[in-house]
This record gives sequence, C-alpha cells and structure tokens, in this order.
Amino acid sequence: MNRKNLTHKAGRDNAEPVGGGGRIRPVNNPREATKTRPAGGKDAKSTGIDRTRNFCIIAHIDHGKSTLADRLLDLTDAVPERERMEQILDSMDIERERGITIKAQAVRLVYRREENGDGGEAEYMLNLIDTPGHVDFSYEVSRAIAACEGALLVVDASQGIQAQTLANLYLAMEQDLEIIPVLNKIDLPVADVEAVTEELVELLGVDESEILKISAKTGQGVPEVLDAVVDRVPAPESAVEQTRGLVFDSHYDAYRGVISLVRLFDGELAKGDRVQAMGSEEEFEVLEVGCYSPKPTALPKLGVGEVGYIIAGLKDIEALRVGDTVTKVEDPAESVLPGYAKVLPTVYSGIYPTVGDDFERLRDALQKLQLNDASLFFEPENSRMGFGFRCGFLGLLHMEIIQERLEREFDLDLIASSPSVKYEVVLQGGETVEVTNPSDLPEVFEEIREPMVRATVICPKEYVGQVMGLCHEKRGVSVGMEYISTKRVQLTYDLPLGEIITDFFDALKSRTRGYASYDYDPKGYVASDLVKVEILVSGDPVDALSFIVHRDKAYYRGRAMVEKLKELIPRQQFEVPVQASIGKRIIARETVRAYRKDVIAKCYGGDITRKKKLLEQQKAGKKRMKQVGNVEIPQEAFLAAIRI
Ligand SMILES: Nc1nc2c(ncn2[C@@H]2O[C@H](COP(=O)(O)OP(=O)(O)OP(=O)(O)O)[C@@H](O)[C@H]2O)c(=O)[nH]1
Repeated sequence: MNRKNLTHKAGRDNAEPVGGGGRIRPVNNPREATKTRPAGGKDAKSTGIDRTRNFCIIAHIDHGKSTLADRLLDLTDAVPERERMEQILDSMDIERERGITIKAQAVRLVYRREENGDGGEAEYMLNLIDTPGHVDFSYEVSRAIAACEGALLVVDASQGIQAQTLANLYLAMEQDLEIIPVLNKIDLPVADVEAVTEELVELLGVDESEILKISAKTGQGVPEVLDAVVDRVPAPESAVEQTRGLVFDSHYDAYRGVISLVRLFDGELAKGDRVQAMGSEEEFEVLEVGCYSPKPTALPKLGVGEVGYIIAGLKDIEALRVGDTVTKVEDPAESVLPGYAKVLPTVYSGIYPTVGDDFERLRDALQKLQLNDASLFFEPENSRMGFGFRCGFLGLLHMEIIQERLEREFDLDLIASSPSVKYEVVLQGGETVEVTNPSDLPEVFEEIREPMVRATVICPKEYVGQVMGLCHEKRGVSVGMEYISTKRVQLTYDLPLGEIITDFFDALKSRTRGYASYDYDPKGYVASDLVKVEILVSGDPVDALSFIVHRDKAYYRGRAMVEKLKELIPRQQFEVPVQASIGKRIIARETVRAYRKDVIAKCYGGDITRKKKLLEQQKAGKKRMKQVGNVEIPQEAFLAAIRI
C-alpha cells in the first residue's frame, strides 16, 4: 500500500502526551525487533504460525465493527445457529443496552478454504479482536492493535471518513499494521459508495480495487473479507526462542481469579508452566490456557504467534498488569516486549457511596474494575461528602460507565461529584502542584495553567461556520482547515480541555445536525485567567459542587448553576439558600423553598404495614442522593455544572 498521502494529514505526531491524557500509544513497536517474516498469505502451505492471522477491526463509532464481527463468526460457524444473537462479542449488559463496545474482545475463528484449485483445503486460524470506537475507549484500541498484524478499517458508506476513523488509522499505522479498507453499509439507500471510495483512495493512497465493499447487515461481500485477511495480513513472526507473551487485557473473575488475554510473540505456553511476569517479577503457575471461540475453550497450549487467555489463579490484581510481558521461569527471555505508555486520565471526579459504610466495598470494587480497565485511576479522598475516592477517567462517557458498572456489578449506590480536569498551579514559593479537585485550589497562587487539546472536527462544508462559532465560544484557536473531499472539511483547533469535556460534543452534534465528528489529542498546558466558583448550600460551601472556570464566564456559569440547583435540589422541611461565590464575594443566590411530600397523608386508618411500605418506597426513590450537612442533594445536581 502506498501510504505517502497519509503523512501530511497525520500531523498528530507532535501531540505530546502531557497531562490531560487522551489516548495512549504503545511506546514501541513489538514487531520492530523481529527478523524474518515467514511467507504469509497465499503461499503459506505449512500449518502453525504461517496459517495464523491476527487482526483487529477499527472504525469510527457505529460504523459497524461489531456487526461485521458477528458476520465473520457466522461464516466460520463459530457459533451454533440456535445460539446466535446480535452483537455476540459485546458481552457486557451495558454494551448491549447502549449498543456500543467498551471492552476489546478476542475471538478465534477457524477458516477453511480451497486453495490452488486442486480441491485441497487449507485451514487458517484467525484471531479477531473487536475494539471500541468511542474516543474515551481508544486506549483499548491501541492495546488491541499491538497484538495484531493487520486491521480492517471499516467506514460507513453513508457517512464517510470520520474523526475516529482517522485517529484509529494513525494508531494502526504507527504499529505498522496492514490496513484493509472496508466500505460498509452499502445496502443503505443513502450510501454514497462512489464519494466515500474516493475519500479512501485519497486518504490511503490505495487502488480502488483494494477497497472491499460490503454490507455487514445482509452479509454481501463479507466472505471476501475473510479471504482478504488471509491474503493480505502477514503471518506472525518470532524474534527469540524463549517465551514472550504480551498481556493486552485482563479481567477479574470471581471464581477463577485474574484472566489475562495474551499475544504470544515468541515461544509457547502450556498448562503447568511456571511463568514470570517480567514487570512485576511475580512468579506463578499456569492453571489453564485457552482461547475464546467465542466461548472460553481450554487448550493444551498456546503456540507462537497465537492470541488466547491464561489463568493462573491470581487474586492479586497487581501481579499481572496489562502491558506486562510473561515468560517462562526455567528459560526466561532476556528483554521484555514493549508495553504501553501509561494512560493518563482527562476527567476527575470524587466518587462517594451514598451510605458511609460502603467505603471499603467501594475500594474493593474499584480495585477489581481497575484490573479490567487500566485507565481507571483512584485514590482515597475525604470531604464534606464523607469518605470516597478521587477517580480519574478518560472522558465523561468513561466516567458514566464506570459509575454504572460499580453500581450494577458491585451493588453500590454512588454519587459522583462535579467533574474537573487537572490544573497546574504555581504557588507563591515557585512550587508547582497539580489540582484535580476544585476545592483544593489555594486562595492565592502565582499562576494557574489549564490543559489544552488539539481537536480535529470533520463536517460537511456547509456547517463550517457553525463549527467555527462553537470553537470560538469554547475559547478555541484555529490551527488549520483542509478539504478531505469536495463535500467535507477537516478543521483543526487548539481548545481548553475543560471546555470540551462539558457539552462540546452535544453542541457540535446539534449545530451540525449530527453530521460532525471530532477527536482530540493532548497538547500541553497554558497559563489562563481561571477562578474557582464555590457553591454554598445553606451557607456552607459544598466542595463537590464547586468548579474552576475562566474569569469571563464565571459570573454567567455561577448564576446558571444556582438556578439549575434550585430546580434540582428537592424541597426539604426548611428553606435552603443556594449561593455561588468567587472568593468571599457572592455572585448569585436562589432559595429552595421548604416542603416535604407527605406520602402517607392519604393513608388514614391504622394499616401500619402499608404506611411502612410507602415510606420504604419513598426512601428507595431517594437513591443517588447524598446528605451534605442537613440537605439531601441528588446526583443530577453534581453533574449540573457540566451541562450548563
Ligand atoms: N443498513 C446497515 N446497517 C448496518 C450495517 N452494519 C451495521 N449496521 C448497523 O449500524 C449500527 C452500528 O453497528 P455496530 O456494529 O454496533 O457498530 P460498531 O462500530 O460496533 O459500534 P461501537 O462498538 O459502538 O463502536 C447498528 O444499528 C447496526 O445494525 C450494514 O451493513 N447495513
């Protein structure tokens, strides 16, 4: 593939992974160290590594990755017909309900096809890794990519190239993956196959004939996808004799302990082997190896180049971290495989149990989730909300999902405080401190710096004015603009991260009727005129409601916040004043009038059980409320600041 056209568009390589997070990139390329590549593709005759293909599916959100994965599973008869259902790889309830992929999934397919026209069949082992498309989960994409040699780049024929199409493509190219462009949804009446084909030809510098045109929904063209994987994705290759496996995902299973997904770059791993995690230096015995096909299936061993899982009965989640290399104790490898750059959170929030006693259970739940999700950061925090944890997330969707998973999977009732980005504050003595909780902002300081991002927005050309207006309102500075086709434009802006974690995405969608997409990368810190707006409820500052904002917007945001809180805080038995202040100066005030709904008023007579039941129901309806001082504040109030 000729990739010359890509270099000038990439332009993201300069984005320093400083502060504010965004995606992580594998720090190095595991394939760089390798020597010879056994002949892959058509000529592969032998079994084993030559007939193994490891590939992932990357795309912008909703372009049809999971649907394509389903079709590939059907075609290779991975799932018996009676057990088939949609989105089989989205195994979490949240994934199915929301229709999005959150965790990367690895599944092994066996593909047989006739070769050389002599009627003889060749059997290939295809390891498919399905990945999420949303920007918050792109760290999952980069990990999946490091385990593969090829990528199917899926593009919706009705939407064309979008921001995460580009972002994920660049990640795959950094790792030198073979890119197979796939134009999906050609069955849609609104599909513009010709225009999107042109976009892909222009972007990738490929010949039109290299672009597969399919409908993952109807199955049209999907068999050719399997052939393209076999023919175009190179077979894995090995650099050393000793065993080296890259742990690219892990999750905690209540019965079996830590289950880790590994890509074996070198050597073999079998049940009973004593292995070492080279990073943590922990040693353990392998109790089981296997693969997902798509159900977990135990295997005698994992061979070189293969993708599968290992179970070692580990309970300590620190022992086998994502990004670590496993090797055999008796014949250890000398060097580790390149791991992953540590992923940095972009959004911070305090998470508190609504019931104080649940603090330890919350800690335990966070530790277990962290194993599943290396990007989750947390540390204990104590405030007027009680004991909780300051957590770091990759974005608001990630935050919402973690909160929901904690509540569902661990049966906790939680409240998240107003989200914030990480600021750098230079104190008067010259020392620089990091502030992720607005209430920690000192009263006096020399300078405050906020995290910036370089954002890419892609939209039809008629919406350029709208997008520019929005970026300007969000204090953005234009960096460039270029046409990606005759109809669509790519705009680049430097924007404060704090402005875009709020309602930027919603505003962008509504102003462009859903036609724009965006992606961003961290771009360092700049000094800015920021102030803390404190919110006082009944005269007491509630730190979980305070926020940091640009001075020009402070008055408006403070005013809007107290108005919103007046609506959101339920009436209590007494009057509740709600105020916003900057320093000692009150800038806005509203009052929540006294009231309590008497749910048993209509329940005259002596039926005490019925009264109890009604009171219980009233209590249950109060879930996701937090008692702060003598006032109960609902979850929506803590999120109000980002929705103004
Ligand atoms: N008409 C049509 N619809 C499709 C096709 N492929 C996928 N879809 C639909 O597009 C929507 C998104 O598909 P998914 O497979 O969930 O997309 P995804 O890329 O996996 O989404 P994320 O995992 O959230 O990133 C679903 O409603 C699918 O039914 C296709 O070929 N034609």
